[in-house]
Amino acid sequence: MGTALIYDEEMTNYKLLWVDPACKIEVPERLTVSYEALVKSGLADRCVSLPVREATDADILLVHSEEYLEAVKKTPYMTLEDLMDFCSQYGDVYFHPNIYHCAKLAAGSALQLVDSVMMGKVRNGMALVRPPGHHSMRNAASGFCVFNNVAIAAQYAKQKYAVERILIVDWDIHHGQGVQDCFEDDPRVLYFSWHRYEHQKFWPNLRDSDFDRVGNEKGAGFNVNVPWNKVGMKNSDYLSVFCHLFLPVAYEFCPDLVLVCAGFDSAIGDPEGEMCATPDIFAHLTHLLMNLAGGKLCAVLEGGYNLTSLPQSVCQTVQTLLGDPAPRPANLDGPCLSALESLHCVRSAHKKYWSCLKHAADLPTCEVSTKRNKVGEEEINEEQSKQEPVWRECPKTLPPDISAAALLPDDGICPERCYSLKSSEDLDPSIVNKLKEHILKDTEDCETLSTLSRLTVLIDKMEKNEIGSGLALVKDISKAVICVVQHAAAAPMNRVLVVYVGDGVVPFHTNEDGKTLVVQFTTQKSEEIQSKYLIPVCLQKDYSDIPGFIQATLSLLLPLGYEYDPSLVVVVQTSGCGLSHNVWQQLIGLLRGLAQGHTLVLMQEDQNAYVGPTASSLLGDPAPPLGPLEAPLPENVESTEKLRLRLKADWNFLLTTGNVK
Ligand SMILES: CC(O)(O)NCCCCN
Ligand SMILES: [Zn+2]
Repeated sequence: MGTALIYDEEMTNYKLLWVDPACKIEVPERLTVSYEALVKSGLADRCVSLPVREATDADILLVHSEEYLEAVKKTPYMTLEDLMDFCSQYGDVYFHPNIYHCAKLAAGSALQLVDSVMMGKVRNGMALVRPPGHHSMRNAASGFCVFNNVAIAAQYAKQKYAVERILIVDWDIHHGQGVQDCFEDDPRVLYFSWHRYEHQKFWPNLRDSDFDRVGNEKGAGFNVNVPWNKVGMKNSDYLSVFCHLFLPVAYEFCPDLVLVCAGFDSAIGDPEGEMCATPDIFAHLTHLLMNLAGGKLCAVLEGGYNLTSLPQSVCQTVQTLLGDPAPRPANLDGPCLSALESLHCVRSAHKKYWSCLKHAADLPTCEVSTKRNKVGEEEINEEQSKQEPVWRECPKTLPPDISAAALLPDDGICPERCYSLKSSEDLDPSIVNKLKEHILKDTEDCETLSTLSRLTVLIDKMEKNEIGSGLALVKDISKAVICVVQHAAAAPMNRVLVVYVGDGVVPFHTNEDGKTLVVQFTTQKSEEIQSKYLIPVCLQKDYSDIPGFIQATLSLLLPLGYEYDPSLVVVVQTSGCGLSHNVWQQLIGLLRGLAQGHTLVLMQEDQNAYVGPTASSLLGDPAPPLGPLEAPLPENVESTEKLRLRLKADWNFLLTTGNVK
């Protein structure tokens, strides 16, 4: 199934008609540069183009009051003075004779997305709209917003499709107080928002935007606010919040539909956000949400005012919605202290509502974050922050011709859409000799020799991005792992992340050069950690504790993977690991966000049943939802948490609080 794209130039036909410094950044060019970038990059053609439609009164009244709608209906006939007068009752928003029409199209576009995703016409989609929506309230326009596009879409989905649980992720740099107000006591809609806050000094300067606003009554726990109390937040800060807060809670909630308030003023260069996250981060944020709700994801444009980073961020988002692997994230160096303080506060405010946060550290003096910055924290000095930020545009990486290859025993059936890597006759004799010498030693086992040499061919093709990913059923998994790791780690710049699922001794030594990082999910109790590059995640009994496995994946394996930033991910499943297909697909799907999607899955020959599900995830198909997650087994929470506390000295991404000692 495809990716929908909704855009209509009619939504560019309104603009600011007078002088208002607060509103001058919201210009029609925001839409045209974004759409043109999608066309120029060829991404628009790969999407299913859907027409806009006007939201009806009934649609709008799902969120807004009659009197507000009636008032807005009068604006097309207002004189300039009347328009200015009309706006003066609201904050930082302007009206125009054509904005009511465009606001209906913007809300209607979001409904078009919901319809086409819920009816299975497309898998996911993006709507490029203006005016934006997430600030507008039941009775008021605000922050360039007239109708709350995403809130209307959520109410519409509940009413028309009886959707039980909806997740709204708001990565715009402003707090969508209109969304928060709409769903504050609604446990069916989980709202995540991060936003520039600076201890309430930043617009909309609301006390209700702080982390301790968790929702009311039945809705308590379903409103998650992450205030950024400093500018300059980077990719690492965003990813840390995803790994240690947004994803664990989202997986526990298990939404049937994901709506994204896709504002790109959280990207570098934006005059509003003043953050430093680069456009490619939106490929990762999108990717990390795509295995929720069976991939049903609707992204609706909110803010974004830098006409260079906005189109780049839009392209990164759409490219990922189309299933292309995310680019390798550049220089992730771990979250900053201010981000960790915010993360710590939010996790502790929500620990009583979400079992995945139960062990989160309390904040002894967790007053609201209006407290002043820690003494001695240097403020970004004036002239530095005045410099125009520059960033490297993410290199255009075309998706590989072959997105997944299968290396199976000759009688094996190659899954559809997979390229079958047959035993190629023309084996490189030098490689054959090396294999014989180093790995095969004595046995003249020519079948293994053939398998191993084909594995090296597969790795070389992945290295050249001719093949995206691969799966192999092998007789001798240890020999295969050794061969793959040695061959892949050989190139100087390469780093290999090996994710071992199942008991058994890892058949090679990780030395301290950091060329390989092994994370092993095992049921065997592990003694002390030998090395920072060999990490045993021990889960009690078999892998029946799905919540425990998922939380360890999200809050341990993923952060480690992002910090390590491998060039290849090898996932090894030793027989009898007993993971359900759905959990296995979630693991493969999430890991695909690393190494530009270069994932190689090695399984024992008898694991035929996993070939189909593995291939599906390697091809970028969303993994099936797991259902709401119960609490993880306490002993698994203990051991995972203990492991994280021990490892955080070596791995910054494992930090979740400000006390870094
Ligand atoms: C959609 C939005 O969140 O980008 N609007 C920002 C309004 C800022 C007013 N000072
Ligand atoms: Zn914004």
